[in-house]
Amino acid sequence: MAAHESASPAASPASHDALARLAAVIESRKPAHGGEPDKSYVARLLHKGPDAFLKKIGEEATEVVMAAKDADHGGDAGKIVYEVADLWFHTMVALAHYGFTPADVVAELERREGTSGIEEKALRKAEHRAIEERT
Ligand SMILES: N=c1c2ncn([C@@H]3O[C@H](COP(=O)(O)OP(=O)(O)OP(=O)(O)O)[C@@H](O)[C@H]3O)c2ncn1[C@@H]1O[C@H](COP(=O)(O)O)[C@@H](O)[C@H]1O
Repeated sequence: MAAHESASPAASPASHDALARLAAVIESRKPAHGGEPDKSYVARLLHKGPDAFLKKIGEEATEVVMAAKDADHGGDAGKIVYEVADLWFHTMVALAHYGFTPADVVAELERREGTSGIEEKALRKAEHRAIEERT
């Protein structure tokens, strides 16, 4: 059985703690904190630098899309969760490199809470129009 086919329980309400714990582990793998590239995958990615983990983000995002398309055609929908976990993990490595944590992303999502995407886009277009009219 592939890892993504294992029957895992739904995440608990406190599962965001897992993101905080993972962020702390990723932080501890930074070269400045003694991360060892020969022993740790995260340390290896951070040691290689942005090109390495940004490439992985691109690959994992594509794998999410492929898993979803497979599910649309009768494939195992559970694979989507497995691939999104890979994507989140690699984006967390990137966040750490650039000095951010999952809490920063959650804060941004909270800032957007209650603002419709359609409304936000209309506001943005109106702002662009106002700037263009002034220049
Ligand atoms: N969550 C993860 C995690 N998710 C995915 N991966 C690794 O990310 C890689 C994903 O790449 P692919 O699926 O493309 O597999 P691959 O073909 O082997 O990858 P590449 O050869 O392209 O690197 C695999 O090596 C996975 O093992 C992860 N590695 C680590 N973590 C977490 O990070 C912690 C620290 O890990 P280390 O730094 O390795 O100790 C671990 O305890 C985990 O909690």
